[in-house]
Amino acid sequence: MSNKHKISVMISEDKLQEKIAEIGAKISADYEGKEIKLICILKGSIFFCCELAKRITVPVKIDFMQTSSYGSGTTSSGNIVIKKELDESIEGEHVIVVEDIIDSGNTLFRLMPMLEERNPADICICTLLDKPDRREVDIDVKYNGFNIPDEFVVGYGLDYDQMYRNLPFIGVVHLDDEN
Ligand SMILES: O=P(O)(O)OC[C@H]1O[C@H](OP(=O)(O)OP(=O)(O)O)[C@H](O)[C@@H]1O
Ligand SMILES: Nc1nc2[nH]cnc2c(=O)[nH]1
Repeated sequence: MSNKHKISVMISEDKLQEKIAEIGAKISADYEGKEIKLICILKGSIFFCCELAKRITVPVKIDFMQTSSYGSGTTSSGNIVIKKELDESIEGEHVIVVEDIIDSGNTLFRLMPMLEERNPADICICTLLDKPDRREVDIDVKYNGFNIPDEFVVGYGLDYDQMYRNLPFIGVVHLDDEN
């Protein structure tokens, strides 16, 4: 494959598949006898959410939400705006918020209370990647695929300037080596 930047593999496609199957099995066991609703936080979570949903054996509904942070700088500020609202109510539902990555934690720190106000039966967070070294606020993560170091990653939904979301692995972009 020829990419604009040099990209090295951090987590292979096989390792991702294996981990997602593991999380899917855990969720299926934890929610046995229940129906769950996955909330996919666009755009980055789309690949993880689709793959995860296929690995869950209890009944699953999927809804989508998109948020963006505003403020300056490269990390999300404390404030978020909802760019796309859920289509349906989550009242009384067993909700799992699906993220591709948690970095500062600001997005979920703001979003979770907004969702909790809508009275789900219960609600938790499932993320594919976590960068604990970058955390600015406390986030209670129930399902986490991988803790990763503080490096900018792409692939499996994650972008650099909207590119590379389609890579089937998690990679590190080497911005100094443009070719
Ligand atoms: O923990 P935080 O520092 O708040 O960062 C995490 C958020 O940033 C990413 O989304 P992004 O805003 O890049 O949007 P995208 O998924 O559409 O690329 C990611 O999907 C999380 O939603
Ligand atoms: N693409 C991408 N988005 C992020 N948002 C927060 N951290 C990251 C990261 O490492 N890569």
